[in-house]
Amino acid sequence: MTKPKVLISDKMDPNAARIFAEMGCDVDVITGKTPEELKAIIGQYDGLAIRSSTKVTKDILEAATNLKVIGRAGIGVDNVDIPAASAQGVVVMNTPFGNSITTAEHAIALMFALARQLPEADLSTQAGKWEKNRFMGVEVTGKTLGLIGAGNIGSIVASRALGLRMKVVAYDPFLTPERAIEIGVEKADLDTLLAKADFITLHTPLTSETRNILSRENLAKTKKGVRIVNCARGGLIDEAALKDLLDSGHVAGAALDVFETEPAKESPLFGTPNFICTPHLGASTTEAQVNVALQVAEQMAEFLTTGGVTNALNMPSLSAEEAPKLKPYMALAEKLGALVGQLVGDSVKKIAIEVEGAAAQLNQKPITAAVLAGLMKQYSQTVNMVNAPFLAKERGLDVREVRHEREGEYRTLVRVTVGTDEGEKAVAGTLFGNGQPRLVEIFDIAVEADLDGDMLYIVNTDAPGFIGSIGTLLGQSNINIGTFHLGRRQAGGEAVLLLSVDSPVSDEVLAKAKTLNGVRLVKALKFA
Ligand SMILES: NC(=O)c1ccc[n+]([C@@H]2O[C@H](COP(=O)([O-])OP(=O)(O)OC[C@H]3O[C@@H](n4cnc5c(N)ncnc54)[C@H](O)[C@@H]3O)[C@@H](O)[C@H]2O)c1
Ligand SMILES: O=C(O)[C@H](O)COP(=O)(O)O
Repeated sequence: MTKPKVLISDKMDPNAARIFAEMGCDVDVITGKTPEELKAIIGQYDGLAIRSSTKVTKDILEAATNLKVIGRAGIGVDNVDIPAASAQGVVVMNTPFGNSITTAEHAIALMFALARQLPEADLSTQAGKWEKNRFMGVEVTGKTLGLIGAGNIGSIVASRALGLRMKVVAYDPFLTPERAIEIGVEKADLDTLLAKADFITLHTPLTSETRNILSRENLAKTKKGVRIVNCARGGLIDEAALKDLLDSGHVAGAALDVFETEPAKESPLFGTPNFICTPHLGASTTEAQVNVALQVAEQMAEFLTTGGVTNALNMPSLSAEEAPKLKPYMALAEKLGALVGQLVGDSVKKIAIEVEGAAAQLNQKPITAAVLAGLMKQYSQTVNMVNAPFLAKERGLDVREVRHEREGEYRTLVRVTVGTDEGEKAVAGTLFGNGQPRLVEIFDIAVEADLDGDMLYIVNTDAPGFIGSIGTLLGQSNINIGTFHLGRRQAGGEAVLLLSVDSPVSDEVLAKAKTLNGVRLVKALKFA
């Protein structure tokens, strides 16, 4: 088997390359490429490991014809076009905790740097000025810290601030009152926080809701003398308004690790008194970089070699333990999806995926995604388990998942029911022996068959001689029958014949089959 190929395109701790190699991937480390240069090489790779420098745009993704996974060694994924990646079936994963402590510590460091004007004092002292009277700081003890965003990093900042004997108020619409008590903060609305805080630190992602959260208007609502730290994302603060308020003295200090445009080689804020900045160093400690490098490489290599999914932003998680158990179910589910897709075409309006018995003990999301992928493969070349749920949603397909813990006739069963203009139709399958997928029911008729390769599906009226006549037709057409599966509603009623054949059945032979006595429907099927 050829090894998956991974590109590390941003500066990353060498442990990442080591782990990729140890876990069976070929890895190239090529950093500093322009978008055009990246586009030229990305087509060779199954995995792309990045930090924040590489911008994975729609344009890059279009050239990434083999790409299966993008791994962000860090938290923020605003440099990845996730909708485009999802539409293309590429998993996007990050390492949500590996650099949180480090970033929280950077926020605290910047808060102290502001409180005691450390950078200016350092510059002046090293310039031989000894300006002891110029620098007068403030204590943080007893002061109020206003946290905007109280997720992973925000709550670590809160714990450190509480240790420094600060009071902490937090604005985060998703912070529950219980969690606020647990992390020792007072939950507040934004205006209250702005009015109360002596220091403000920001810890939200950049979204349409958080963009410009410290707008000119909101900055004006802050307490005079406030000091502001942003270690989250550029774009959260109106930089021009911040400059004006620093100049007027309303804001006593501001520290930015992140800028609206990065790299920030110039800014009106540069040179402003009481303004300090760092070049997006929030995550830059040895510890954090080792953490995120190890984690991203493990997650990506696991996905590429076993199918295990951890910390994906566009796909349900699937542990390395679950992956091998789910693999045969996903194969079964994809075949059932492909069967209904081929039999009912694109008239499917809704679909129910039921799992029964042993299948009900498993994570159902990947089974559902596999059914949808099988179904939609009939009309999309690029569909896979990652993008199938998105495409289904886009098409307005109503997807329902049902779980029956009890065992029915089979120890384990997956049933797929589609709602079409002609009513509901269901197919079901089980796993036999060593996890072999097996069809057991087709449109209410019990038929056992392996769904593999080229097949022929025939609905006819049960009558003597039919099997002979179809056998003769295929024989005369030089088509060898591999397996033969029969089912019927009742003797003399509707019957189903599923044949596996060693070569595709031409339209001409299909047309002839349709003319055989008692035939109601003939369809050629193909399975992976
Ligand atoms: N400077 C750096 O180097 C660096 C390093 C790591 C992370 N970050 C950034 O820090 C930010 C926070 O990371 P995290 O790990 O704590 O993320 P997180 O997802 O754990 O927390 C984000 C919090 O923001 C809250 N939030 C969302 N919308 C909000 C809104 N409109 N108003 C107020 N709160 C809102 C969420 O409820 C959540 O609690 C991210 O943007 C991340 O990219 C920067
Ligand atoms: O979101 C993050 O993890 C940080 O912004 C870190 O970015 P970096 O990996 O480019 O330092």
